[in-house]
Amino acid sequence: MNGEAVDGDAVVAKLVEMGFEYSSAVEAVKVVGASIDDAVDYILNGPSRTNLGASTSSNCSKVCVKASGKRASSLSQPSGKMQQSNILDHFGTKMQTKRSKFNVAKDALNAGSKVSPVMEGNGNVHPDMHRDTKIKSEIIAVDCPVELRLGADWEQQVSSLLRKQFGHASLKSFQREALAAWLSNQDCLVLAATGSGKSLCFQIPALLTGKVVVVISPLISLMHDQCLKLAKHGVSACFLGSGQPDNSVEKKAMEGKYGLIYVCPETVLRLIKPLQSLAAGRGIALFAIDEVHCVSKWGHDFRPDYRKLSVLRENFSTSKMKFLKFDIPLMALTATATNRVREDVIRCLCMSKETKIVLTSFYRSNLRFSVKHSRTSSRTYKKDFHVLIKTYGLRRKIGDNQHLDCAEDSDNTSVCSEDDYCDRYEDDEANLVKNDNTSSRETGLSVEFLEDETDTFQGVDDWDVPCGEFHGESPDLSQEVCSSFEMSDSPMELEERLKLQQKPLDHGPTIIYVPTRKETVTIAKFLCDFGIKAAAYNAKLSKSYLRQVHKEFHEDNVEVVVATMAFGMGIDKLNVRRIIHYGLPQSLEAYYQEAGRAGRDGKLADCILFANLARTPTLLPSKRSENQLKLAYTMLSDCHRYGMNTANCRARSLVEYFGEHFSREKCYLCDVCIKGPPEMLDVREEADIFMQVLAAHKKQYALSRGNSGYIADSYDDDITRRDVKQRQYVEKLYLKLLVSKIREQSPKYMAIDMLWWQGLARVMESKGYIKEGDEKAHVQIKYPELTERGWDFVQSQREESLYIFPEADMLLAGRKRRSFSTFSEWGKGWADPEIRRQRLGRRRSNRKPRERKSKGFKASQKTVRGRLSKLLKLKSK
Ligand SMILES: Nc1ncnc2c1ncn2[C@@H]1O[C@H](COP(=O)(O)OP(=O)(O)OP(=O)(O)O)[C@@H](O)[C@H]1O
Ligand SMILES: [Mg+2]
Repeated sequence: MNGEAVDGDAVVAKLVEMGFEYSSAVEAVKVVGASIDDAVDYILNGPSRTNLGASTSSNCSKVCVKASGKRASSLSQPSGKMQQSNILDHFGTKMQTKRSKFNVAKDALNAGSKVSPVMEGNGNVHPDMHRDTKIKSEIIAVDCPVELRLGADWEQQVSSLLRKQFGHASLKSFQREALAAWLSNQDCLVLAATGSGKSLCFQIPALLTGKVVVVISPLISLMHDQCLKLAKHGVSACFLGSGQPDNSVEKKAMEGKYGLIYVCPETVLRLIKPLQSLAAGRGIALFAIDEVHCVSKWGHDFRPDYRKLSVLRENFSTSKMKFLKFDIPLMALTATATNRVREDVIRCLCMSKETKIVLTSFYRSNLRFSVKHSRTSSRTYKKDFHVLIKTYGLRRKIGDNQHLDCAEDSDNTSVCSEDDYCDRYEDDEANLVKNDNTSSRETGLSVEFLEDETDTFQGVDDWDVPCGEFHGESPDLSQEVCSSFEMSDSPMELEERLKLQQKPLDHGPTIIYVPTRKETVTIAKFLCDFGIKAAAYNAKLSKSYLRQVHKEFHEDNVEVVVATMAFGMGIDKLNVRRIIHYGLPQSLEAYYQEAGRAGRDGKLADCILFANLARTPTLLPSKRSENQLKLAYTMLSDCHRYGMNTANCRARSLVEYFGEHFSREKCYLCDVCIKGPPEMLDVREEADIFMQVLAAHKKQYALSRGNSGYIADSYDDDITRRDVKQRQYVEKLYLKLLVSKIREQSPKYMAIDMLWWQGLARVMESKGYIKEGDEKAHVQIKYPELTERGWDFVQSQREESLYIFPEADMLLAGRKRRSFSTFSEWGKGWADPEIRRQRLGRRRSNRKPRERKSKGFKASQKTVRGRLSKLLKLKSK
C-alpha cells in the first residue's frame, strides 16, 4: 500500500516534469495507476484510447469528462471551430501500430538504397523500437571500396559520385573548398549557414576512399538521423554510445565495417585505443567535429566533453603514430560561431596553424524575419496564433486543395501594437519593478522558470531521441539552397525581393519554440482545439511519443510541433515554412540555429519572434560559473537588443552579429525593411537632463567622500558643499532612482514612462556616452555611469539636436500611460493641471464594469458597511 503511494507520487512528479499540469497528472495516476506510459497515454489520448479494461474505463468516465471539461473551459473556443480536443487525435491509431509503421519505414529505407544498402537492424534502431518490432539483427557485409587514386580530376569524380549517390547536381563552392583542404591533408574549419549542406563535406571523404570517417556529434537524434539518411543513399554508417542498443556494433565499427562512424565526444574519449588500431588497419580519412560551437565556452551550447577533443590531435598525429604520413585531418563545422568562438575552437582542438577556414555567408536570403511584441501568455495565444489557426485550422475546413492567403495580418506584424499593450500595462509595470528590484533574479534562479522546468543541455542521454528522416525523394535541384545564398543586388533581383515581401507562404509545417516544457503541452493543446494537428516535444516526454512526433512531422502528418530546444540541432526537414519563437531566446546563436530549421528547400519561410518587449528578460536556470553567467547575460542582452531594434534590417543585424560583413544594403524582407524605421526623435532635452543628473550625482558622491578631486573645479554650487557632506550618497546611481530625480527636477518629465528612459539609456550606451557601472552583468543597463565621452557631452552644453530612432520599448512607452511607482510621485503630479486631467480621464476609462463589480462585492465583505448591506439585502428578500 505504502509502496504504491510512493510509486504514484513518483509518477506524478515525473509527469509534472514532462510539462503536464499537476491536476491532470494526479487524475491520470488515479485512473491508470502508477505507470508513466499509461498515464501519458491517458492525458494525451483521453480515456477512449487508453489501454484500460472496460470496467476501468466506465468507472473513470465521470472523472475524464470532468477533466476534459476543465481543459475546455480554460481555453476560449470560438463557435464553429474544428474540435480536436487532444494533441494526439491526429495520430489516429498510429501509436498502436508501431510494428507495421516501422516495417514500412524500413522497407522505404531499403528501397531507397541504390548501392549495397546497409541498414543495420540493431545499429540504427532504438531499443524500444527494436523490442516492439522484433527486427532480427541482420548485418549486410560491406565491401570496403578500394582506395581511389585522386588526381587533378577529383572534382569530376566527386560530382559523378554526388549525382549517383545523393542525386545532387554539383558541389557547392564551400563544399569544394572544404574537400580540397581535406585532400591536401589540411585541417579545416567550415562556417556555413544552417541547411547549406555541411554534412556532405565529411560524408564524401568516406565514399572517395576506403577509409573511415569518424564524426563527432552532440546529439543521438542527430546521429541517428544522419545514419538513416546515409543508409537510404546506400552508405554504410553506424552510431555508437549510450543510444546504441547492440553491443556488437562498436566492435564491428572498430574493425572497419562501416564507412562513417558517428560518436558523441564522451564515447570518442573512451575509444582512443581501438580507434588507433582502426587507423592502423582500414585507416581513418578524417575526424569531423560537427556543431563545433559546442567546444567553446563562448558558444551557446557549451559541452565540456567537446573541449577534451584535443585528444584527437594528440593521439592521431605522426608523432604518436609513426606509420602516418601526416596528422589525420580535423574538419570542424558549425553554422553559428562568432569570431571569438572560431578562435577558441581552433585553439582548443589544437588544430594546425595552417587550418583552412572555409567561410560562407551566414545569410539565409529566403528567411523573412520579424519581431512582435506580445505578453506570450495563455491570454495572448489566440491573437498571436491566429495566422496558424487560419492557415491550418481553416484549411481543413475549406479543403486541402484550396489556396489560403496566409500573409500576416497587418496589425499583427507590428512590433508595438497599441491594444497589445494597454490591457497588460499594469502587469508589465509590476514586472518591471520586480525585475528592477530583485537583482537576485539575475544571479540566481528565476522562480517562474524553476516551476516550469526547462530543457537545458545536460548530456547526450537527455537527447536520446532516435528519429528517422523519411523524405522519400531527393530534394528539388532547381530549388537548390545554394542559389538562395548567392544573390546579387541587381535591379532584377531587387524587384524579385520586393515581390517576395508580401508573398504568401507555401504550405508546410511550423515549429514553435518555447522556453519551458509546460508551454509545449499547453500551446499544443490550444492549437489542437482549433483543429490543428499539433504536437508537443520536450526531452522529458516519453521516448516512444517523441519518436512518433518526429516521424509524423517528417511525414507531414503533424503540422505544428511545439518544442523546447530539444527539437533544435539536426532537424533537417526541407519544407518547414515557419519558425515561431514564443518568448525571447537566450542568445542570438540559439535563435539563428533554431530559425535555420526554416526554408531549407530555399523557398520563402517566416521566422517570427514573439517577445514581451516591455519586460527585461531573465536567464533560464542552469549551473554556470561566474564567467559563464556573465557571458550568458551578455548573450541574452544581445538578443534583447535584437528585439528592441526598430531601425536596422534584421537579417543584417543577425549576420553582422556573427562577424560577417553584410554586402547588400538590406534584406527587403524583414519587418523593419518592409515597414521602414520609425520617425526619428530629437531627444536632446531628455538626454541632457539624463546626463546632467548622472553627472551631478557623481559630483555629490565625490564630495560626500571628501574626494572632490577631478570634478570639484567644475562643480556649480546649486547644492552647497555642506549639504552634500550631510547626506549619504551611494556610488552607483540606480537607473530608477535617476529617473525619479529627473522627475523631481522637472515635472514635465512626469508623464514619461520608465520604459522610455530604459530605451534612452540603451541608446546612450550604444553611442558610448554611458556604460554599466556595476561589476555584475545585466541584460540592460542598471547602474549607468558616465564615460569620458559622456563627461564631454555634459560639459559641452551643445545646442544641436540629438536625433535617434526610438527603440521598441520607447515606442511602447509612448503608447502606454505612465505609471507612478511610488506614492510620492503620484502625489506630485496632481499639481499640474494637464497631468491631473490625464489621470482622471484614465481612471475613468480604466474602469472595467464587470471586474469592478466582482471586486466591489468581495471588498464589501470585508467592511462593516458591506456586511451590513448584504444582511439587509438578505432580510429584505
Ligand atoms: N551540393 C548540394 N546540392 C544540393 N543540395 C545539397 C547539396 N549538399 C547538401 N544538400 C542538401 O542540403 C540539405 C541540408 O544539408 P545538411 O543537413 O548537411 O545541412 P547543414 O549545413 O549541416 O545544416 P545545419 O547547420 O542546420 O546542421 C540536405 O537536405 C542536403 O541533401
Ligand atoms: Mg549539420
